[in-house]
Amino acid sequence: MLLNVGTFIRSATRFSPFIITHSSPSSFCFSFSPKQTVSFALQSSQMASFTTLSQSPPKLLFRQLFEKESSTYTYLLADCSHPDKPALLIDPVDRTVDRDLNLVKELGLKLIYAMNTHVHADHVTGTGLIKGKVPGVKSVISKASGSKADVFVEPGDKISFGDLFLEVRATPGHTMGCVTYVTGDGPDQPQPRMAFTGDALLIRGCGRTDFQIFTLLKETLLYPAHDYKGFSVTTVGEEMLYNPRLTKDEETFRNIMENLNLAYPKMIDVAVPANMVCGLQDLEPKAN
Ligand SMILES: N[C@@H](CCC(=O)N[C@@H](CSS)C(=O)NCC(=O)O)C(=O)O
Repeated sequence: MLLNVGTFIRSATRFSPFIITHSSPSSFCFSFSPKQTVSFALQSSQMASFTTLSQSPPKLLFRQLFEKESSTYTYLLADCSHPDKPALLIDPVDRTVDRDLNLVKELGLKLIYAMNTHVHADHVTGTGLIKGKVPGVKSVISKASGSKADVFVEPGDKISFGDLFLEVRATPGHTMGCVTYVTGDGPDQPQPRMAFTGDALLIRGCGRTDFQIFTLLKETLLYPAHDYKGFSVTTVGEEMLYNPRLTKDEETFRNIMENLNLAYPKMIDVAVPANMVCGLQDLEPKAN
């Protein structure tokens, strides 16, 4: 499928090495120090948690959420050891905004960012709706996307939530403005690192990516924006071995990508214009 939209690159041509990384799907509040003993506990919210027996408190709360119509993953991350429990959502979908915001409320989190990895073609982003429902939330997208948002990020930028942060890495190929958000590198940050790849890298597939992702450590955990086969998470090492596209030489890769013959995404004509304004058109008053 060649997406005939200005923001979409028509074929994969970049083979520069790239980057990424992290944890288990649908997991909870946990610390990442490798020497800590981990046990399970039930908190008052009835949320199963990882708690550690060491001095360090749990840090990251992580949830992987699914929207079945577009097979999209939305990710919720929060610093649950910070008094405010600041949180962010990556790639929210308009249809599941109420579900996601209810979860945020139930977990006692304070949502501060609603972020997109890129201008999606298969669903309308939830960021505009979220901004209308939760005052103070800022929408985030890459400057290179050309889309509207409150915060425009560029490669190398850091997005902080409490004592945790995400790094922004350029991963163009599916669209010009695709970025991957990678959890921080440091002693108090999750280990292994977690990378939210959008459509750049899918599990055993890709959305026309460059290859920077493979410069990340092999144990890096990769979380895509979509999965169509029931997978939830992978690693750099796993994809280096088993990805049927990314294990090929450049010529073979080009040939595969140019002959995918994917169908025209059902929602592209609605989704792209909406997502170029971060879904905000939903909030504008309708003419009588
Ligand atoms: N049928 C779906 C779109 C499926 C699709 O084309 N997915 C994209 C990512 S979302 S634009 C893609 O690049 N897939 C690569 C692959 O190998 O599947 C719809 O109509 O929405």
